[in-house]
Amino acid sequence: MSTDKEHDRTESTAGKAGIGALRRLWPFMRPHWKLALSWLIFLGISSGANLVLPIAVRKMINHGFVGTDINVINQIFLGLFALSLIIAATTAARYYCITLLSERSLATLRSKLYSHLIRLDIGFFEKSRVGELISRLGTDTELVQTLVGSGISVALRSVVMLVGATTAMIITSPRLAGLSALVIPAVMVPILTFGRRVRRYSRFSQDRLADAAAIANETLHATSPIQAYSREEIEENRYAKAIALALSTARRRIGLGAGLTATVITLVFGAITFVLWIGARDVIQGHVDAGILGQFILYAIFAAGAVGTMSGLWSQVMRASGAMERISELFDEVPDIQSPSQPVPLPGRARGALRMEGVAFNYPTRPDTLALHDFDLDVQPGETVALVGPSGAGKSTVFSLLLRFYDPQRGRITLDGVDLRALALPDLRGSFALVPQETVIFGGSAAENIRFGRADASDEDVREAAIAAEADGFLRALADGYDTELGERGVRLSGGQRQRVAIARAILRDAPILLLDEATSALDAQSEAAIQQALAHLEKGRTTLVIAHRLATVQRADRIVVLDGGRIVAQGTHESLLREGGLYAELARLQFAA
Ligand SMILES: Nc1ncnc2c1ncn2[C@@H]1O[C@H](COP(=O)(O)OP(=O)(O)OP(=O)(O)O)[C@@H](O)[C@H]1O
Repeated sequence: MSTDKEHDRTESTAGKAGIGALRRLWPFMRPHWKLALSWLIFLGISSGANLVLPIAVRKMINHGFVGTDINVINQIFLGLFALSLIIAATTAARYYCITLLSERSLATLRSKLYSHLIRLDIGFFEKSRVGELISRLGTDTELVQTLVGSGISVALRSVVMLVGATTAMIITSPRLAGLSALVIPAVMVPILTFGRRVRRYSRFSQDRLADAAAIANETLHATSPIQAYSREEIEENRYAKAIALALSTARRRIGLGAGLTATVITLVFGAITFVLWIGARDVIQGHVDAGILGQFILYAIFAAGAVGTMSGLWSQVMRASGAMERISELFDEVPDIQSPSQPVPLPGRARGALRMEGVAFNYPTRPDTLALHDFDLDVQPGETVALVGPSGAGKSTVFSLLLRFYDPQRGRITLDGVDLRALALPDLRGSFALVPQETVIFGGSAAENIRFGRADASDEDVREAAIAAEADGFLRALADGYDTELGERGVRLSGGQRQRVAIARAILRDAPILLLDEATSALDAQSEAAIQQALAHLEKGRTTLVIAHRLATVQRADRIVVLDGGRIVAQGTHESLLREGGLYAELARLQFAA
């Protein structure tokens, strides 16, 4: 039931663009216009050659079998053979051009779509499901590729054949051609009306497939909690339900397509039979000669074949149009966070003065809850400031705002006195080195994973950073040392080891401002002590913001800022805050007593 309801909703909201959605393909094909032109030329030649065939047949009927001249027969068959060679060569060339055109333009489309997606702001990814995006990048572009590679090619060939064969029919016998023309509207009406519905169904089933892909993506990335909680069957059913929904829509689409094809074939061939019946009577009555009728029959079959092919293709065109619509939606997504068109340049390396003035901020997905309010923070160049407070107090949010993953709704944030919104994003983010709460390890070697911090770092730099981050020991102990493959298909690092890779990245980055979000939370006491030393060294001459739950790790900060419920409730040194006896003293009492 829900299928129908959802489907109706999709019918009303989606698919307004119609076949026009395919216009958005043009920019990706335009760079390959030479291939398109060659394809058109080959298409013209091969279709022309095909249209000459019926003339040869007429000659055969009129001269070959009625007359007796063996030379004429030889000539006709030699000509026929030459014609088939031309058809073979141009068909092959045409196929080559169009297939390459489709591969090239879709490669362009995929890369452009990916570059667009990777630049969209964090807010976009919070409201989208990654599995669904991957599905659009994969299956939707594949549908479009099939359309360009075979659909458009076959369609245009059919159009050329239809026009050519129709013209030839008119020249061969205007009377029979006139009779045939009467049936054309009868054929076009069902094609157009069926086609529109096919596209809607197609878009809907692609949407459901993307849902299924999103479920698979989420769950296959989380197999251990799923198995630990014995949720296999539940997840299995959830996935099967999504697939079944896609399948049921696909079935309707296929049914429609099949019905359309049967209707068109019946109409077209019925019409041809009728016209030929009249033609045959003309021959018997001596109005037309047999060769002409033979030639006309072939043209009529060509034309009918072309119409039949086009009706079959129409549903493919509609499916691709639905897919292109989904792709275009992604292209239309404009990031909220962008570099300004005329950014204020930073004079060389940032000094690292940070200031948040009257900042109020809520996450886009939680418009009713302020994550930060009345927030004023002033950090001097080179100062080390610790942010402490209970879970959910807004500490990580401060980092997200400094990195301009989001813009605050009120107030402003400056770096060296310049509003973050006036800076080019690479300049702004290039001034920070972040050690996040959770370290992502990418597929690639250990060295490449550290080089994530600075793409052009030498092997020596990578090694030094790893030593400073206490990572050198365990990395060298891996099977291939720094060349060992990490990530999903490689060695899995422990939480503490991942954290040290993240610290090595930050060290390598050598940025004027350090953001450490629970950077040592997963380390044992011994490694932490060693890294604290390295970090203390690293913090010299840099502005540093540290988030830590373990108060022991923040005592060396120049200043401790206490957050609660998105506000600053106190600030000072460890000693002064203890003396004040507020939230901090309470936290300290609990921790140090333990
Ligand atoms: N991406 C997000 N979308 C919506 N709400 C969020 C998001 N990230 C955090 N929040 C909410 O904002 C508030 C502040 O979260 P934040 O992560 O800044 O807290 P925190 O002090 O860093 O906590 P913790 O110490 O547990 O990491 C919380 O109520 C949290 O639920």
